[in-house]
Amino acid sequence: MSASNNERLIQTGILTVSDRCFKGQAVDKSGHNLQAMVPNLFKAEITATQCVPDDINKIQEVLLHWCDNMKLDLVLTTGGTGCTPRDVTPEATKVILEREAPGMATAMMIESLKITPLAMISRLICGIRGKTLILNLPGSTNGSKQCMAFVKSAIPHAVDQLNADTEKIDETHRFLRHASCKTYPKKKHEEMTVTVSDKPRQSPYPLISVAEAQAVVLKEADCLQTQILDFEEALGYVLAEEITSADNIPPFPASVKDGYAVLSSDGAGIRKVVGDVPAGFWPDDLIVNSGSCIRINTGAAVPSGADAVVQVEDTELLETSEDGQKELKITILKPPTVGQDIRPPGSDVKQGTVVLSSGSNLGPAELGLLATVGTTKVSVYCKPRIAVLSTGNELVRPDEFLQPGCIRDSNKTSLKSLLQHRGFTVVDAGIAIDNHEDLVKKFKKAFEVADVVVSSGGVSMGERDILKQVLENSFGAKIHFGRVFMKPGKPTTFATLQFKSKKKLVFGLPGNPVSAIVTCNLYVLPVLRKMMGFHRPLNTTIKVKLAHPVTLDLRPEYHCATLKWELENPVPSATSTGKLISSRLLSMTSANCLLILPPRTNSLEMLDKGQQVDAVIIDWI
Ligand SMILES: Nc1nc2c(c(=O)[nH]1)N[C@H]1C(S)=C(S)[C@@H](COP(=O)(O)OP(=O)(O)OC[C@H]3O[C@@H](n4cnc5c(N)ncnc54)[C@H](O)[C@@H]3O)O[C@H]1N2
Ligand code: MOO
Ligand SMILES: [Mg+2]
Repeated sequence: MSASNNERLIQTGILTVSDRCFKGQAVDKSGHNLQAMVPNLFKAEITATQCVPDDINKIQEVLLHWCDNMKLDLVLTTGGTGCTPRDVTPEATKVILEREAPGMATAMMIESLKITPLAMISRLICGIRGKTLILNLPGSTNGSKQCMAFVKSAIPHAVDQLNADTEKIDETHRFLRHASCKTYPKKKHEEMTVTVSDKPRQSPYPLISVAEAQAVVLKEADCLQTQILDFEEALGYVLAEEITSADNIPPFPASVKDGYAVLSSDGAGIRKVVGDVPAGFWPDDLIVNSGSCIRINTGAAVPSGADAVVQVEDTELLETSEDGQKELKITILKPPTVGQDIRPPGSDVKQGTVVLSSGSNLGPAELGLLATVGTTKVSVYCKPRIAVLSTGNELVRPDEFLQPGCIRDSNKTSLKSLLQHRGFTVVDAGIAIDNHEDLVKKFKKAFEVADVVVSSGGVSMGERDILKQVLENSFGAKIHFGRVFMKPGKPTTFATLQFKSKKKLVFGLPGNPVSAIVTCNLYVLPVLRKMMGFHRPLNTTIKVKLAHPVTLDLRPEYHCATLKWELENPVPSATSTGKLISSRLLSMTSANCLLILPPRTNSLEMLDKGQQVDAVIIDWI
């Protein structure tokens, strides 16, 4: 959030100073990153970008043009601020400045020093020329990104001041008096909503089995209403009506081969070629009589009189017209049989046949069938609207500066893409901090737009794990379960509630990234499939053979693995993607199945290589 409410876009120029980037020997990562990042930091528009070598005159030339002619509000330079003999960006900047703004350079220095002592050799200069604010930033992508994050909250206000916009300046002062700037630079703990002593020391939620949990979520998932879609937009939907064919397919006797339409009773021997029928042509003036034949293409209508087609390979050319363009006579080498290589009308689909039943999943073949029978509007079940929300004080967006104690939010990306990969449209409901007010605000917004809300984090035993309380107390939710006997995913939570008289389903998935993906596969996807009309919504489960021994956990484990088929063996072999650590996404990369491993007992501590287990398919194979 910026300190100003400035509606005007801050016209910004980004100047990369680097010999190597200028010569094309290196990619201008920092410049490109700033171009993408700055419009997200405050209301800015990138009006100019350029790359120049470490040359004092070249740098000054661009700075002067951007300040004096283009009258930009803000110029950011990246690169050339170190101590090598070629680093001259501060010198080039200093000469053209009318006034220095050392506070911003100092802020960047102080904060950078907390990250690395090497920051002290950077010689950043900040200042003003006319109405343009010029900031030198380091040349490294990380350095320029971090420095921008340190000063971003002051920039809109400085631009307001340069433009003497007194109304906005006053507004900013009021803002600064009443609010602390959340993002600068360390996060403060949010006020605790539950005192530690209030929190039960044992979870009140019974540990239920995965099968029970799946049964509960599916029981609560109702099939959605239907809608009419253009058939080409219906890929991946489930059909809510029966489709019959109004026509015979093919509608006429059609040739199966490229060859000649003949009378079978003529047997083998010489035929006069009296015409030809390409596909798409209606041969109403062509007749095949005894001793004659008509050249015909695959898919073309067989002319009357003919009762067989002889493929061209079973013929010889006897005579052509003088110019060689036309066939006049051929020899049929093998005697044809009645009906040979002719598809009678309705032989593929008979008029009135049901070609698709209600409940069919519309894939490429089904859409092709709709096209074949000319059904261009279809009734399908609606797909659920889904919102994905991350929760946690520690989370920053992947493109944000990583403040001390924070991590980047990966769950939203994983969960959104998992669902999108399966053909669902997903609304990004943002990141909620772990306090009652923000969770209520973000969930409300999510309920406005979605039937199903998938959140991650805040469901275990921490004093800030308050998701269940928020859902119960502020939305009157029923928590159906709050713990499942499985690894990963023990604190998986499922709730239903009424919001503006509509039923909403909430999946409170665990915050650990692997747990969130695994539980989304096992509980969320089946529910979404049931809501959109699938008769068999659970994930496909198959038998697989372990490629190596596996050690069992105390909880039934859904262990990530990759399947491989060997020619000689119909049962695929499963190779673990590594010891399952629920915080470590690397322990599930390239997994396409989850091995269902039984819990460890005294008599069974591990499974041997070659042993068969069930595996849930989680990705295309
Ligand atoms: N005393 C107990 N502590 C924990 C238990 C328990 O039974 N007793 N269960 C553990 C298990 S198992 C899991 S799984 C986690 C689940 O925790 P929460 O769902 O409450 O999630 P958080 O505490 O918010 O976060 C856990 C972990 O995941 C990281 N995280 C959270 N959100 C994201 C995100 N969007 N992207 C990336 N990483 C994320 C977070 O920083 C934490 O490291 O609880 C155990 N504790
Ligand atoms: O159940 Mo948690 O999901 O193991 O890490
Ligand atoms: Mg927690």
